Amino acid sequence: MVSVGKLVVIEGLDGAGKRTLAKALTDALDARGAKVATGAFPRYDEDVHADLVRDALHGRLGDLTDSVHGMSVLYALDRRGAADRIRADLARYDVVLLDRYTASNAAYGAARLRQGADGGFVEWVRSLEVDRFGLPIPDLQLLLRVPADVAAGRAAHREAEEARGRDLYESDGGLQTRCAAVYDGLAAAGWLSPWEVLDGTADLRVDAILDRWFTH
Ligand SMILES: Cc1cn([C@H]2C[C@H](O)[C@@H](COP(=O)(O)OP(=O)(O)O)O2)c(=O)[nH]c1=O
Repeated sequence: MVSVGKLVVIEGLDGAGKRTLAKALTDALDARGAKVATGAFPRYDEDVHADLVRDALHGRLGDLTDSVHGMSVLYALDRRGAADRIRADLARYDVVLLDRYTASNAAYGAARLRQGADGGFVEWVRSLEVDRFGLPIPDLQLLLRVPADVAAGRAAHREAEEARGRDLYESDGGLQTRCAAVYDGLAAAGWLSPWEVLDGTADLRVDAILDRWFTH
């Protein structure tokens, strides 16, 4: 059994394997009798702000893409629109498992601004999403850590499989490398809540994670 209503977030670079980890965790929790609700951000096709993000990421909104704060507000509004549902799910399910959350905004935005995890942007994201928008704070954040070049290779493979275009962030290898560094800093600082760092290049040991975090 697991503790009721835990908000668990998976973070990492594009191509880190977050979806695979989410599936493995869901299956393993299910096998232990836990009720799991899953979700992912951005919520394309479900939310007008997320759709605007997609347009911006593919260069269709002029210079909005250039504004790190503007993009971050859109991502944050997408989460704000989902907050009631997350709260309702937390009351009904043992675990709510999300693929990307507030830390994505902190990591990608800081990386774009060439700041670190101790910079002003990360604090601005916290004040926007937690203080102003009142978003639920994760109980646990899982950082799926892979070198930026490995993540880029996997993301390119996925792109080819899904025949979808590469977005502007994914095309910027330097950004992914800086983003990885910010993620490391957020995890080391325990930003917002405890973090567990997982090696995304090794076999995923989901049972070990469950034993550590999900038993009474
Ligand atoms: C959720 C979120 C994502 N991002 C960035 C990270 C990704 O590079 C990009 C798209 O998210 P991603 O999870 O890669 O979506 P897709 O299914 O299109 O691959 O958005 C933020 O900058 N802030 C956020 O809050």
